[in-house]
Amino acid sequence: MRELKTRPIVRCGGGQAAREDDEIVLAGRPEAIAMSRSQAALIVVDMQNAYASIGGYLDLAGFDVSTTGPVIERIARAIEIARAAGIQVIFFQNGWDADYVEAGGPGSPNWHKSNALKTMRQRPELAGQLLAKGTWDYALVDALTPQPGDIVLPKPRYSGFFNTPLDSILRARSIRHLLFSGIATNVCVESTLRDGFFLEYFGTVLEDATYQAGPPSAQAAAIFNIETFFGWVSSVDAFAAACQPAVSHHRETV
Ligand SMILES: NC(=O)N/C=C\C(=O)O
Repeated sequence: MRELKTRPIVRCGGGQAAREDDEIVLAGRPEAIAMSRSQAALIVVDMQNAYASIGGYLDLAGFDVSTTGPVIERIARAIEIARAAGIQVIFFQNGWDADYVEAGGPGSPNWHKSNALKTMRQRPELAGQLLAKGTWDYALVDALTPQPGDIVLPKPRYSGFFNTPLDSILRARSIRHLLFSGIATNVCVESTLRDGFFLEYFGTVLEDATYQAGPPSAQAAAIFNIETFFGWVSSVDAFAAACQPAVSHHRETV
């Protein structure tokens, strides 16, 4: 990972945080970024067996998921940090109903482009097994189990903003900063961060808590796009360091 900067610091609106003890500053690229804990959410994108486990959809479709173990561990750490700091955790699960009505038929580009649907068409013995609600493939990996207070949202397309209540959930909580983790950096993470950008959310990806679908160049391209055009890039260590004073304060005050 390339070096993260501690200065200059970008602040939403340019001003100070509402309460100094609420503010965290994340080292990042192209700048460090400041946010209120109460205005931030950790988004965990699609950490399902489909995307992170051998035998899941990506693996069956020919994508390499053999090195997702350390990514899962870093996401688990980011989740712990967020919970301890009082930052909202939101899990996404990508997929459709058991009859694949939500996936769309041949009239939907999703039907033509989804590698899960294509894999099932090519291998009829897998029919009904990939990304369908209720299956092992759809389930979150065992190491990342939502806890009371976390929010779990299903989504039917790559972007977490499309046909989901994400925007209203965030606006109801005055959340303006989205910290991203999950798989795949170049598909659902980037799609959600981009849509968030258009809706005026500040998006930061925790680079080492993400993994690509495709070759390492896909990860590099997504990180380049985010750093250069759509948001900020940080790391789990930087998130831990930023939250350290906030975590101590949160523990003292709850
Ligand atoms: N979660 C994702 O980034 N998904 C990528 C591909 C797919 O769902 O087919």
